[in-house]
Amino acid sequence: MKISVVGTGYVGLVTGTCFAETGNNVTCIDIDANKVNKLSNGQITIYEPGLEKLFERNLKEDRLHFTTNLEEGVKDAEVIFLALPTPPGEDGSADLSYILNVAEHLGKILTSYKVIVDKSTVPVGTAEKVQEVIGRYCNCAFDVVSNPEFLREGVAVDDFMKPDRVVIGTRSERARKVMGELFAPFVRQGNPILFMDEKSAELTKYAANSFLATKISFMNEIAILCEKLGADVDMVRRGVGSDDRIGKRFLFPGIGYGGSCFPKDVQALVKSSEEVAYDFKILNAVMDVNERQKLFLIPKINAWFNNDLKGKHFAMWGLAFKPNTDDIREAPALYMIDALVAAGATVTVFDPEAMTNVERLLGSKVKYAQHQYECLENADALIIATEWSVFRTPDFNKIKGALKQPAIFDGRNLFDVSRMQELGFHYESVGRTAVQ
Ligand SMILES: NC(=O)c1ccc[n+]([C@@H]2O[C@H](COP(=O)([O-])OP(=O)(O)OC[C@H]3O[C@@H](n4cnc5c(N)ncnc54)[C@H](O)[C@@H]3O)[C@@H](O)[C@H]2O)c1
Ligand SMILES: O=c1ccn([C@@H]2O[C@H](COP(=O)(O)OP(=O)(O)O[C@H]3O[C@H](CO)[C@@H](O)[C@H](O)[C@H]3O)[C@@H](O)[C@H]2O)c(=O)[nH]1
Repeated sequence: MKISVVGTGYVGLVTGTCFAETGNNVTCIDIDANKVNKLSNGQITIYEPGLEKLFERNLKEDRLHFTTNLEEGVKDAEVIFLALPTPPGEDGSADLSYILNVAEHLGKILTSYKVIVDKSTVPVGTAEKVQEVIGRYCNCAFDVVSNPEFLREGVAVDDFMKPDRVVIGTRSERARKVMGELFAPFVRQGNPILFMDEKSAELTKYAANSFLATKISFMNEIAILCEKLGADVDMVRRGVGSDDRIGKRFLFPGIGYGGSCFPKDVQALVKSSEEVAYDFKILNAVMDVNERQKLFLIPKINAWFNNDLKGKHFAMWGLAFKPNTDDIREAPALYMIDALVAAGATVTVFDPEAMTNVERLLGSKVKYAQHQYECLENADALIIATEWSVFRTPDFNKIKGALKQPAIFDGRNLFDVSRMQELGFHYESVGRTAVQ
């Protein structure tokens, strides 16, 4: 099939590459000429495990193309995916301007039947709006379908190639047939394609993200209670997660959820609820808990340094909002850096993949280390913000030797508490007993 993907970011590039990998001819369109240039020349623009190999193969086999020209890019396509940003607007609701501007442009240039697919995360009623905007300018037949994306960064290729389910919102038989055919290679193992109406598909995406965020905030509150009552959140997590009805995943406490999705999508669902005069109480609490959780380690650090961080120097391991990505959008590490610097401390940071993005954002606000151990030099303590595998089994002697005093504040519960005690560290984590 001939496919176009408008917006070549994390979702668009993965979507385009994976559709090319299943034999389709794909054109990706982006307004960022620099990005399109790099991609056309074989240079991948995001760090996503497994993507580069597929990208290179499909580029070489001429199934993957890049352009900045929308008209040229969609001319021959049967299906046009919109993988455009839907950032929070000023009031927290999803900003649909990227989607609606492209819809208007499409309306002016379409000359034959196309299936236009909202892959971006968009509020209920957006497919209807896109339909209306395109229809205002276009005389030919077209269908607008909602096909929310559930991939996670860091495992995006696997998630796209083997999705738990594919959700397709359309009431058009013609579009349903096209979409069913396109997604058939991805559901061979019996994972379902769930056809539904557009609004239900749109709400499914927000409900899924909000539920997962709720699980995390819930466990973060249990972690606080564990510390107050002397229980161990690792044990409680295992005990709770072994119940099939609850499940083991997304129960890891830490320094809050970040990224480009959970924070904005929970907020957008609360806003959508307000628009229909509904106060979504649980989600308001989920957001409050997460706001607090991002700075969970700060009071502990303050207490350890007698409430005086002026002149103190910290090493920070991990900046990306989660491991295996270079994405730093809404990363809890950034909130911690702000708090430490505001209290008069200095910070040297290290992340295996996110350094370029952080340097672009923070400039000289922090110092940058080339290596995880170099980062520790002259630091009063080590703070861990992201659970990259390389941080899981470090050389503790090296850490001890480099830090001014052996203190670790771990926002992702990487190490065994009793082992840290044996090694003589002051070690504080989330929902477990601190050791001196
Ligand atoms: N990142 C994820 O893990 C993820 C997963 C599922 C769903 N989503 C949703 O998918 C959507 C896209 O997210 P993303 O993370 O890929 O965003 P992104 O910012 O990485 O990519 C968006 C791309 O769109 C381009 N763009 C902006 N305006 C354009 C225009 N007029 N024409 C062509 N290109 C244009 C930008 O240059 C950018 O490359 C959002 O709605 C997001 O909520 C994201
Ligand atoms: O038990 C857990 C699991 C995750 N997190 C945090 O939650 C955030 C989000 O993690 P994750 O969901 O793995 O990453 P995303 O790439 O943001 O993916 C989410 O957001 C995407 C965009 O909508 C959806 O497509 C995915 O299904 C959904 O998992 C990160 O900060 C994690 O550190 C925890 O604190 N505890």
